Amino acid sequence: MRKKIIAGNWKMNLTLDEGQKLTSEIVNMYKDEKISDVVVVLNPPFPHIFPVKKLIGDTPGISVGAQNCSDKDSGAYTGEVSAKIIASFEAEYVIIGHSERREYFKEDNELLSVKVKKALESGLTPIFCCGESLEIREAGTHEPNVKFQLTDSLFDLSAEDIQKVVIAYEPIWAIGTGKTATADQAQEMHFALRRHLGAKYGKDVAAEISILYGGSMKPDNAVELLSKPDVDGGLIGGASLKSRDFIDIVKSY
Ligand SMILES: O=C(CO)COP(=O)(O)O
Repeated sequence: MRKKIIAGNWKMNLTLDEGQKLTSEIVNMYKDEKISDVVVVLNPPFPHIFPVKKLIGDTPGISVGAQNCSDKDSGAYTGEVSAKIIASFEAEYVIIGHSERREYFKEDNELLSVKVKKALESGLTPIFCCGESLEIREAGTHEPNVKFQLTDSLFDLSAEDIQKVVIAYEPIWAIGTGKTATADQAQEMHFALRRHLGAKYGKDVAAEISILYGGSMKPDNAVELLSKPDVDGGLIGGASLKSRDFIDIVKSY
């Protein structure tokens, strides 16, 4: 059974105090409101990983992750953080290939393929992001475009390894814009991606892979998006910085 996952991507936000406050609130609400069967992942900036993990403690169902990792193992790469270092802080997830990294840091499919492998080698679960620009959506070529992102970065993984990857479909035009994909648009793409995975790895393998939706997911649209059969959770930006909103999304399942 694939997991239901709600992951928060804090991006480059929050000081230490703010991050600790947010984490404590989320952990307390998660416990007090007796949430189960949804995995919650907090993906703060790197320096927060250790304090966030400490605050989560052994709370079942909540994990910490990073927003990026290096494609290198170790050595003279100033400013980089390896998957192995991230895992040593008891983080369990790492976001790879967010559109902001593809755009601002020129990360391409080939580099992302290496990062996914480094994450898996270190025992981290990659949350692999894919998605199309507005231009591509309007040209009607979004489906082949996003499928190719999977083919090019993931399809040299074994059937065993691909099942350890979480996919996040994040249409770029919906990120931070307040303009979300409709639930039907999300379902259509998630279904297409699962079928694409199935064509390569078989239906049973594809059925085990969680595919999250990301892009202006908020408490008021989460119920509809998360009700779709191929939408297995969300990758939340802005709304993950407000504990009440974030937990309300988690409770939308
Ligand atoms: O980029 C996102 C998550 O990775 C989505 O961001 P928003 O939820 O702010 O649109």
